[in-house]
Amino acid sequence: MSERVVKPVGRGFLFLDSHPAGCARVVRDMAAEASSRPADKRRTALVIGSSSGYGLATTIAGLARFGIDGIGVCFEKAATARRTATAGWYRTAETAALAEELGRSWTFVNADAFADTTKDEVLDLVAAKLGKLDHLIYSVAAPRRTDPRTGETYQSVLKAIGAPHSTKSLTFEDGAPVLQEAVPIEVASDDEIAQTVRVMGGEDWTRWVTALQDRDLLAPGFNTVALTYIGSELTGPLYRQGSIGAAKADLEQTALKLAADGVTAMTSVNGAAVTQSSSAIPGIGLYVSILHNVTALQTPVQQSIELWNQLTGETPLDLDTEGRIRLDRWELSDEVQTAVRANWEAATQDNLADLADAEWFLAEVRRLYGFAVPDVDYEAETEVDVEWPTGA
Ligand SMILES: NC(=O)c1ccc[n+]([C@@H]2O[C@H](COP(=O)([O-])OP(=O)(O)OC[C@H]3O[C@@H](n4cnc5c(N)ncnc54)[C@H](O)[C@@H]3O)[C@@H](O)[C@H]2O)c1
Repeated sequence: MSERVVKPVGRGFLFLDSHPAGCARVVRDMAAEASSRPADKRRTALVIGSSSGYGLATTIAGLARFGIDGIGVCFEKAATARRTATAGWYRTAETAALAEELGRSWTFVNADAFADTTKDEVLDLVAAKLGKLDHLIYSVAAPRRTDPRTGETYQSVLKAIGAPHSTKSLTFEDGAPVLQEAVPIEVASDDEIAQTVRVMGGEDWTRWVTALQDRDLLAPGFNTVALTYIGSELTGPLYRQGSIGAAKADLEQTALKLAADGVTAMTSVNGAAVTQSSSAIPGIGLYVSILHNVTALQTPVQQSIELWNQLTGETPLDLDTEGRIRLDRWELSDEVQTAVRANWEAATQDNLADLADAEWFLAEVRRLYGFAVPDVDYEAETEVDVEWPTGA
Protein backbone atom coordinates (compact mmCIF):
# COMPACT_ATOMS: atom_id res chain seq x y z
CA MET A 1 0.00 0.00 0.00
CA SER A 2 1.33 3.39 -0.84
CA GLU A 3 -0.75 6.51 -0.46
CA ARG A 4 0.52 9.85 -1.64
CA VAL A 5 -0.42 13.19 -3.14
CA VAL A 6 0.00 12.94 -6.92
CA LYS A 7 0.81 16.09 -8.90
CA PRO A 8 1.15 16.57 -12.66
CA VAL A 9 4.87 16.53 -13.40
CA GLY A 10 6.30 16.29 -16.88
CA ARG A 11 7.11 18.16 -20.02
CA GLY A 12 4.89 19.25 -22.91
CA PHE A 13 2.03 16.79 -23.32
CA LEU A 14 3.78 13.98 -21.44
CA PHE A 15 3.15 13.51 -17.76
CA LEU A 16 5.25 11.13 -15.70
CA ASP A 17 2.55 10.25 -13.16
CA SER A 18 -1.17 9.59 -13.40
CA HIS A 19 -3.82 10.27 -10.80
CA PRO A 20 -5.65 7.07 -9.73
CA ALA A 21 -8.80 8.81 -8.44
CA GLY A 22 -8.93 11.10 -11.48
CA CYS A 23 -8.58 8.15 -13.88
CA ALA A 24 -11.31 6.26 -12.00
CA ARG A 25 -13.58 9.28 -12.25
CA VAL A 26 -13.00 9.53 -16.01
CA VAL A 27 -14.18 5.91 -16.38
CA ARG A 28 -17.31 6.60 -14.32
CA ASP A 29 -18.08 9.71 -16.37
CA MET A 30 -17.75 7.70 -19.58
CA ALA A 31 -20.05 5.01 -18.18
CA ALA A 32 -22.62 7.67 -17.28
CA GLU A 33 -22.37 9.02 -20.81
CA ALA A 34 -23.04 5.53 -22.19
CA SER A 35 -26.12 5.15 -19.94
CA SER A 36 -27.14 1.54 -19.42
CA ARG A 37 -30.27 -0.14 -20.73
CA PRO A 38 -31.45 -3.75 -20.72
CA ALA A 39 -29.55 -6.15 -22.99
CA ASP A 40 -31.63 -8.28 -25.37
CA LYS A 41 -29.17 -11.18 -25.50
CA ARG A 42 -25.67 -12.09 -24.37
CA ARG A 43 -22.99 -10.77 -26.68
CA THR A 44 -19.24 -11.23 -26.39
CA ALA A 45 -16.33 -9.10 -27.52
CA LEU A 46 -12.56 -8.99 -27.51
CA VAL A 47 -11.11 -5.47 -27.48
CA ILE A 48 -7.43 -5.02 -28.27
CA GLY A 49 -6.28 -1.65 -26.87
CA SER A 50 -8.95 -1.48 -24.16
CA SER A 51 -7.32 0.89 -21.66
CA SER A 52 -7.26 4.17 -23.55
CA GLY A 53 -8.85 6.34 -26.20
CA TYR A 54 -11.22 4.64 -28.59
CA GLY A 55 -10.61 1.11 -27.27
CA LEU A 56 -11.58 2.21 -23.76
CA ALA A 57 -14.66 4.03 -25.04
CA THR A 58 -15.71 0.96 -27.03
CA THR A 59 -15.18 -1.24 -23.97
CA ILE A 60 -17.19 1.01 -21.65
CA ALA A 61 -19.99 1.65 -24.15
CA GLY A 62 -20.11 -2.10 -24.88
CA LEU A 63 -20.33 -3.18 -21.29
CA ALA A 64 -22.38 -0.33 -19.82
CA ARG A 65 -24.89 0.26 -22.60
CA PHE A 66 -25.04 -2.96 -24.60
CA GLY A 67 -24.44 -5.45 -21.76
CA ILE A 68 -21.54 -7.05 -23.61
CA ASP A 69 -19.23 -9.53 -21.85
CA GLY A 70 -15.66 -9.47 -22.93
CA ILE A 71 -11.92 -9.51 -22.67
CA GLY A 72 -9.74 -6.43 -22.98
CA VAL A 73 -6.06 -6.46 -23.89
CA CYS A 74 -3.73 -3.52 -23.26
CA PHE A 75 -0.14 -2.75 -22.40
CA GLU A 76 0.25 -0.77 -19.20
CA LYS A 77 2.83 -0.29 -16.46
CA ALA A 78 2.40 -0.96 -12.74
CA ALA A 79 3.43 1.58 -10.10
CA THR A 80 7.08 1.59 -9.03
CA ALA A 81 8.75 3.05 -5.95
CA ARG A 82 9.14 6.38 -7.80
CA ARG A 83 6.30 6.57 -10.30
CA THR A 84 2.59 5.88 -10.27
CA ALA A 85 1.12 3.24 -12.58
CA THR A 86 0.13 4.41 -16.07
CA ALA A 87 -3.28 6.01 -16.50
CA GLY A 88 -4.52 3.01 -18.49
CA TRP A 89 -3.69 0.74 -15.54
CA TYR A 90 -5.96 2.77 -13.22
CA ARG A 91 -8.68 3.11 -15.86
CA THR A 92 -8.64 -0.66 -16.39
CA ALA A 93 -8.99 -1.32 -12.65
CA GLU A 94 -12.03 0.97 -12.55
CA THR A 95 -13.52 -0.51 -15.72
CA ALA A 96 -13.27 -3.96 -14.15
CA ALA A 97 -14.97 -2.66 -10.98
CA LEU A 98 -17.73 -1.19 -13.13
CA ALA A 99 -18.19 -4.50 -14.96
CA GLU A 100 -18.47 -6.34 -11.65
CA GLU A 101 -21.08 -3.87 -10.39
CA LEU A 102 -23.07 -4.29 -13.58
CA GLY A 103 -22.85 -8.09 -13.29
CA ARG A 104 -20.89 -8.47 -16.51
CA SER A 105 -17.94 -10.77 -17.18
CA TRP A 106 -14.85 -8.81 -18.18
CA THR A 107 -11.25 -9.96 -17.94
CA PHE A 108 -8.32 -7.67 -18.69
CA VAL A 109 -4.97 -8.95 -19.90
CA ASN A 110 -1.94 -6.72 -19.56
CA ALA A 111 0.44 -7.98 -22.23
CA ASP A 112 1.92 -7.26 -25.64
CA ALA A 113 -0.89 -7.86 -28.15
CA PHE A 114 1.69 -8.49 -30.89
CA ALA A 115 3.11 -11.56 -29.10
CA ASP A 116 1.92 -15.07 -29.97
CA THR A 117 2.09 -15.94 -26.26
CA THR A 118 -0.49 -13.21 -25.56
CA LYS A 119 -2.74 -14.54 -28.31
CA ASP A 120 -2.53 -18.05 -26.79
CA GLU A 121 -3.35 -16.74 -23.31
CA VAL A 122 -6.23 -14.59 -24.53
CA LEU A 123 -7.72 -17.31 -26.72
CA ASP A 124 -7.69 -19.70 -23.76
CA LEU A 125 -9.60 -17.04 -21.82
CA VAL A 126 -12.06 -16.54 -24.67
CA ALA A 127 -12.76 -20.28 -24.74
CA ALA A 128 -13.10 -20.50 -20.96
CA LYS A 129 -15.02 -17.31 -20.19
CA LEU A 130 -16.90 -16.33 -23.32
CA GLY A 131 -17.33 -19.45 -25.41
CA LYS A 132 -17.43 -17.92 -28.85
CA LEU A 133 -16.85 -14.34 -29.91
CA ASP A 134 -19.37 -12.07 -31.56
CA HIS A 135 -17.04 -9.11 -32.05
CA LEU A 136 -13.34 -8.25 -32.23
CA ILE A 137 -12.38 -4.57 -31.94
CA TYR A 138 -8.80 -3.76 -32.89
CA SER A 139 -7.79 -0.35 -31.48
CA VAL A 140 -4.06 -0.51 -30.90
CA ALA A 141 -1.82 2.54 -31.22
CA ALA A 142 1.80 1.55 -30.64
CA PRO A 143 5.19 3.05 -31.45
CA ARG A 144 6.85 -0.31 -32.15
CA ARG A 145 6.13 -3.96 -32.71
CA THR A 146 8.28 -7.05 -32.36
CA ASP A 147 7.20 -9.80 -34.73
CA PRO A 148 7.38 -12.91 -32.53
CA ARG A 149 7.88 -15.13 -35.58
CA THR A 150 11.09 -13.41 -36.72
CA GLY A 151 12.19 -11.60 -33.56
CA GLU A 152 12.49 -8.43 -35.64
CA THR A 153 11.39 -5.11 -34.08
CA TYR A 154 9.79 -2.43 -36.25
CA GLN A 155 9.46 1.26 -35.31
CA SER A 156 6.70 3.48 -36.61
CA VAL A 157 7.49 7.07 -37.62
CA LEU A 158 5.37 10.18 -38.17
CA LYS A 159 6.88 11.55 -41.36
CA ALA A 160 5.81 12.85 -44.76
CA ILE A 161 6.03 10.83 -47.95
CA GLY A 162 7.60 12.40 -51.04
CA ALA A 163 8.47 16.00 -50.20
CA PRO A 164 9.25 17.54 -46.80
CA HIS A 165 6.53 19.66 -45.24
CA SER A 166 6.06 21.96 -42.32
CA THR A 167 2.99 22.48 -40.22
CA LYS A 168 1.59 25.02 -37.85
CA SER A 169 1.51 23.49 -34.40
CA LEU A 170 0.60 24.19 -30.82
CA THR A 171 2.87 23.91 -27.83
CA PHE A 172 2.68 25.11 -24.26
CA GLU A 173 5.31 27.06 -22.35
CA ASP A 174 4.70 27.17 -18.59
CA GLY A 175 1.09 26.23 -19.30
CA ALA A 176 0.57 29.07 -21.83
CA PRO A 177 -0.33 28.19 -25.44
CA VAL A 178 2.28 29.06 -28.04
CA LEU A 179 1.65 28.89 -31.79
CA GLN A 180 4.54 27.47 -33.78
CA GLU A 181 4.41 28.73 -37.37
CA ALA A 182 6.40 26.03 -39.15
CA VAL A 183 7.36 22.79 -37.46
CA PRO A 184 9.34 20.80 -40.04
CA ILE A 185 8.11 17.36 -41.08
CA GLU A 186 10.86 15.11 -42.41
CA VAL A 187 10.46 12.74 -45.31
CA ALA A 188 10.23 9.05 -44.45
CA SER A 189 12.58 6.61 -46.18
CA ASP A 190 11.08 3.56 -47.89
CA ASP A 191 12.30 1.45 -44.99
CA GLU A 192 10.64 3.75 -42.44
CA ILE A 193 7.35 3.58 -44.34
CA ALA A 194 7.58 -0.22 -44.49
CA GLN A 195 8.32 -0.42 -40.77
CA THR A 196 5.38 1.89 -39.92
CA VAL A 197 3.11 -0.40 -41.94
CA ARG A 198 4.44 -3.42 -40.00
CA VAL A 199 3.51 -1.71 -36.73
CA MET A 200 0.20 0.02 -37.51
CA GLY A 201 -0.97 -1.84 -40.61
CA GLY A 202 -3.14 -4.94 -40.75
CA GLU A 203 -0.68 -7.79 -40.15
CA ASP A 204 -1.32 -8.24 -36.45
CA TRP A 205 -5.09 -7.79 -36.80
CA THR A 206 -5.07 -10.62 -39.38
CA ARG A 207 -3.10 -12.81 -36.97
CA TRP A 208 -5.73 -12.31 -34.27
CA VAL A 209 -8.55 -13.22 -36.66
CA THR A 210 -6.67 -16.26 -37.99
CA ALA A 211 -5.82 -17.43 -34.48
CA LEU A 212 -9.48 -17.18 -33.45
CA GLN A 213 -10.58 -19.03 -36.60
CA ASP A 214 -7.99 -21.78 -36.02
CA ARG A 215 -9.44 -22.38 -32.56
CA ASP A 216 -13.02 -22.23 -33.87
CA LEU A 217 -13.85 -19.34 -31.56
CA LEU A 218 -15.90 -17.21 -33.95
CA ALA A 219 -19.64 -17.24 -33.33
CA PRO A 220 -22.03 -17.25 -36.31
CA GLY A 221 -22.56 -13.61 -37.30
CA PHE A 222 -19.11 -12.62 -35.96
CA ASN A 223 -17.76 -9.27 -37.12
CA THR A 224 -14.54 -7.37 -36.56
CA VAL A 225 -13.45 -3.76 -36.94
CA ALA A 226 -10.09 -2.03 -36.81
CA LEU A 227 -9.99 1.69 -36.18
CA THR A 228 -8.68 4.06 -38.78
CA TYR A 229 -8.47 7.80 -39.37
CA ILE A 230 -8.70 10.00 -42.45
CA GLY A 231 -8.78 13.54 -41.09
CA SER A 232 -8.54 16.93 -42.68
CA GLU A 233 -6.44 18.08 -45.64
CA LEU A 234 -4.74 20.36 -43.11
CA THR A 235 -3.19 17.38 -41.34
CA GLY A 236 -2.95 15.32 -44.54
CA PRO A 237 0.77 15.77 -45.30
CA LEU A 238 1.72 14.36 -41.91
CA TYR A 239 -1.20 12.01 -41.32
CA ARG A 240 -3.17 10.51 -44.18
CA GLN A 241 -0.59 11.13 -46.91
CA GLY A 242 2.28 10.39 -44.55
CA SER A 243 3.89 7.22 -43.22
CA ILE A 244 1.05 6.58 -40.75
CA GLY A 245 -1.43 7.02 -43.60
CA ALA A 246 0.38 4.26 -45.49
CA ALA A 247 -0.21 2.00 -42.48
CA LYS A 248 -3.88 3.01 -42.36
CA ALA A 249 -4.24 2.26 -46.08
CA ASP A 250 -2.76 -1.20 -45.35
CA LEU A 251 -5.23 -1.71 -42.51
CA GLU A 252 -8.11 -0.81 -44.82
CA GLN A 253 -6.79 -3.21 -47.50
CA THR A 254 -6.56 -5.89 -44.82
CA ALA A 255 -10.28 -5.48 -44.09
CA LEU A 256 -11.03 -6.10 -47.77
CA LYS A 257 -8.74 -9.17 -47.81
CA LEU A 258 -10.35 -10.62 -44.69
CA ALA A 259 -13.79 -9.95 -46.18
CA ALA A 260 -12.74 -11.73 -49.39
CA ASP A 261 -11.84 -14.72 -47.18
CA GLY A 262 -15.36 -14.74 -45.75
CA VAL A 263 -14.83 -12.81 -42.50
CA THR A 264 -17.09 -9.83 -41.83
CA ALA A 265 -14.25 -7.35 -41.36
CA MET A 266 -14.36 -3.58 -41.72
CA THR A 267 -12.44 -0.54 -40.70
CA SER A 268 -14.18 2.15 -38.70
CA VAL A 269 -13.15 5.70 -39.55
CA ASN A 270 -13.45 7.58 -36.28
CA GLY A 271 -13.22 11.32 -35.85
CA ALA A 272 -10.44 13.29 -34.19
CA ALA A 273 -10.14 12.81 -30.44
CA VAL A 274 -7.62 13.89 -27.84
CA THR A 275 -5.79 10.72 -26.86
CA GLN A 276 -2.29 9.88 -25.68
CA SER A 277 -1.36 8.86 -29.22
CA SER A 278 -2.95 11.74 -31.11
CA SER A 279 -1.72 14.55 -28.86
CA ALA A 280 1.88 13.56 -29.68
CA ILE A 281 1.41 14.24 -33.42
CA PRO A 282 2.65 17.71 -34.52
CA GLY A 283 -0.21 19.90 -35.74
CA ILE A 284 -2.95 17.70 -34.29
CA GLY A 285 -3.21 19.72 -31.06
CA LEU A 286 -3.77 22.91 -33.01
CA TYR A 287 -6.15 21.20 -35.42
CA VAL A 288 -8.28 19.71 -32.63
CA SER A 289 -8.26 23.01 -30.70
CA ILE A 290 -9.59 24.79 -33.78
CA LEU A 291 -12.07 21.99 -34.50
CA HIS A 292 -13.44 22.38 -30.97
CA ASN A 293 -13.73 26.15 -31.51
CA VAL A 294 -15.78 25.49 -34.68
CA THR A 295 -18.00 22.57 -33.63
CA ALA A 296 -18.78 20.25 -30.72
CA LEU A 297 -16.60 17.14 -31.07
CA GLN A 298 -18.49 13.88 -30.97
CA THR A 299 -16.96 12.13 -27.99
CA PRO A 300 -15.32 8.69 -28.22
CA VAL A 301 -18.25 7.27 -26.18
CA GLN A 302 -20.83 8.77 -28.56
CA GLN A 303 -18.98 7.35 -31.56
CA SER A 304 -18.59 3.99 -29.83
CA ILE A 305 -22.34 3.79 -29.16
CA GLU A 306 -22.87 4.42 -32.85
CA LEU A 307 -20.31 1.74 -33.70
CA TRP A 308 -22.02 -0.84 -31.46
CA ASN A 309 -25.43 0.12 -32.90
CA GLN A 310 -24.09 -0.85 -36.29
CA LEU A 311 -22.07 -3.93 -35.24
CA THR A 312 -24.99 -5.41 -33.31
CA GLY A 313 -27.34 -4.79 -36.23
CA GLU A 314 -29.47 -2.35 -34.31
CA THR A 315 -28.99 0.22 -37.07
CA PRO A 316 -27.82 -0.38 -40.64
CA LEU A 317 -24.11 -0.12 -41.41
CA ASP A 318 -23.14 3.39 -42.55
CA LEU A 319 -20.42 2.47 -45.05
CA ASP A 320 -18.62 4.60 -47.60
CA THR A 321 -17.82 3.45 -51.15
CA GLU A 322 -14.68 1.74 -49.85
CA GLY A 323 -16.62 -0.31 -47.33
CA ARG A 324 -15.50 1.66 -44.28
CA ILE A 325 -17.84 2.51 -41.38
CA ARG A 326 -17.92 6.31 -41.18
CA LEU A 327 -18.15 7.79 -37.71
CA ASP A 328 -16.30 10.93 -38.74
CA ARG A 329 -18.89 12.62 -40.94
CA TRP A 330 -19.38 15.35 -38.33
CA GLU A 331 -15.66 16.21 -38.60
CA LEU A 332 -15.25 16.07 -42.36
CA SER A 333 -18.38 17.96 -43.43
CA ASP A 334 -17.61 20.78 -45.88
CA GLU A 335 -19.04 23.34 -43.51
CA VAL A 336 -16.85 22.30 -40.58
CA GLN A 337 -13.71 21.89 -42.68
CA THR A 338 -14.15 25.27 -44.37
CA ALA A 339 -14.44 26.99 -41.00
CA VAL A 340 -11.49 25.03 -39.58
CA ARG A 341 -9.32 25.95 -42.57
CA ALA A 342 -10.20 29.65 -42.22
CA ASN A 343 -9.21 29.62 -38.53
CA TRP A 344 -6.07 27.58 -39.23
CA GLU A 345 -4.85 29.95 -41.91
CA ALA A 346 -5.68 33.07 -39.90
CA ALA A 347 -4.20 31.82 -36.61
CA THR A 348 -1.32 33.82 -35.15
CA GLN A 349 0.03 34.04 -31.62
CA ASP A 350 -2.00 37.22 -31.10
CA ASN A 351 -5.43 35.91 -32.15
CA LEU A 352 -4.92 32.27 -31.02
CA ALA A 353 -7.29 32.60 -28.06
CA ASP A 354 -10.14 33.66 -30.39
CA LEU A 355 -9.63 30.99 -33.04
CA ALA A 356 -8.51 27.90 -31.12
CA ASP A 357 -9.58 26.36 -27.79
CA ALA A 358 -6.04 25.65 -26.64
CA GLU A 359 -6.90 25.76 -22.94
CA TRP A 360 -9.59 23.15 -23.48
CA PHE A 361 -7.08 20.98 -25.35
CA LEU A 362 -4.54 21.18 -22.53
CA ALA A 363 -7.24 20.29 -19.99
CA GLU A 364 -8.19 17.27 -22.15
CA VAL A 365 -4.54 16.16 -22.25
CA ARG A 366 -4.36 16.47 -18.47
CA ARG A 367 -7.55 14.43 -18.15
CA LEU A 368 -5.81 11.59 -20.03
CA TYR A 369 -3.61 11.30 -16.95
CA GLY A 370 -6.43 11.80 -14.46
CA PHE A 371 -5.73 15.49 -13.84
CA ALA A 372 -8.09 18.43 -14.36
CA VAL A 373 -11.05 16.17 -13.56
CA PRO A 374 -13.86 17.95 -11.71
CA ASP A 375 -14.67 16.81 -8.16
CA VAL A 376 -11.30 15.15 -7.55
CA ASP A 377 -9.38 16.40 -4.52
CA TYR A 378 -5.85 16.79 -5.83
CA GLU A 379 -4.51 17.79 -2.42
CA ALA A 380 -5.61 14.52 -0.83
CA GLU A 381 -3.43 11.41 -0.58
CA THR A 382 -4.49 8.68 -2.98
CA GLU A 383 -3.56 4.98 -3.18
CA VAL A 384 -1.18 4.51 -6.11
CA ASP A 385 -0.60 0.76 -5.66
CA VAL A 386 -3.74 -0.53 -7.34
CA GLU A 387 -3.97 -4.26 -8.13
CA TRP A 388 -4.49 -5.43 -11.70
CA PRO A 389 -8.09 -6.75 -11.73
CA THR A 390 -8.40 -10.52 -11.59
CA GLY A 391 -11.52 -10.60 -13.78
CA ALA A 392 -14.86 -12.33 -13.56
N1 LIG B 1 -7.15 9.61 -31.49
C1 LIG B 1 -7.71 9.92 -32.65
O1 LIG B 1 -7.93 11.09 -33.00
C2 LIG B 1 -8.13 8.78 -33.57
C3 LIG B 1 -9.05 9.05 -34.59
C4 LIG B 1 -9.47 8.01 -35.41
C5 LIG B 1 -8.95 6.74 -35.24
N2 LIG B 1 -8.04 6.52 -34.26
C6 LIG B 1 -7.48 5.16 -34.15
O2 LIG B 1 -7.90 4.54 -32.96
C7 LIG B 1 -6.93 3.54 -32.60
C8 LIG B 1 -6.54 3.72 -31.15
O3 LIG B 1 -5.93 5.00 -31.02
P1 LIG B 1 -6.13 5.91 -29.73
O4 LIG B 1 -5.90 7.31 -30.19
O5 LIG B 1 -7.39 5.54 -29.06
O6 LIG B 1 -4.84 5.46 -28.89
P2 LIG B 1 -4.51 5.39 -27.33
O7 LIG B 1 -3.07 5.71 -27.22
O8 LIG B 1 -5.47 6.20 -26.54
O9 LIG B 1 -4.75 3.85 -26.98
C9 LIG B 1 -3.93 2.84 -27.46
C10 LIG B 1 -4.26 1.53 -26.79
O10 LIG B 1 -3.39 0.53 -27.34
C11 LIG B 1 -2.82 -0.21 -26.27
N3 LIG B 1 -1.54 -0.76 -26.71
C12 LIG B 1 -0.46 -0.09 -27.22
N4 LIG B 1 0.52 -0.97 -27.52
C13 LIG B 1 0.05 -2.20 -27.21
C14 LIG B 1 0.59 -3.50 -27.28
N5 LIG B 1 1.81 -3.73 -27.77
N6 LIG B 1 -0.17 -4.52 -26.85
C15 LIG B 1 -1.41 -4.33 -26.32
N7 LIG B 1 -1.99 -3.13 -26.27
C16 LIG B 1 -1.26 -2.07 -26.69
C17 LIG B 1 -2.69 0.78 -25.13
O11 LIG B 1 -2.51 0.11 -23.87
C18 LIG B 1 -4.02 1.51 -25.27
O12 LIG B 1 -5.03 0.75 -24.65
C19 LIG B 1 -5.77 3.69 -33.57
O13 LIG B 1 -5.92 2.78 -34.62
C20 LIG B 1 -5.97 5.10 -34.08
O14 LIG B 1 -5.39 5.33 -35.33
C21 LIG B 1 -7.64 7.50 -33.39
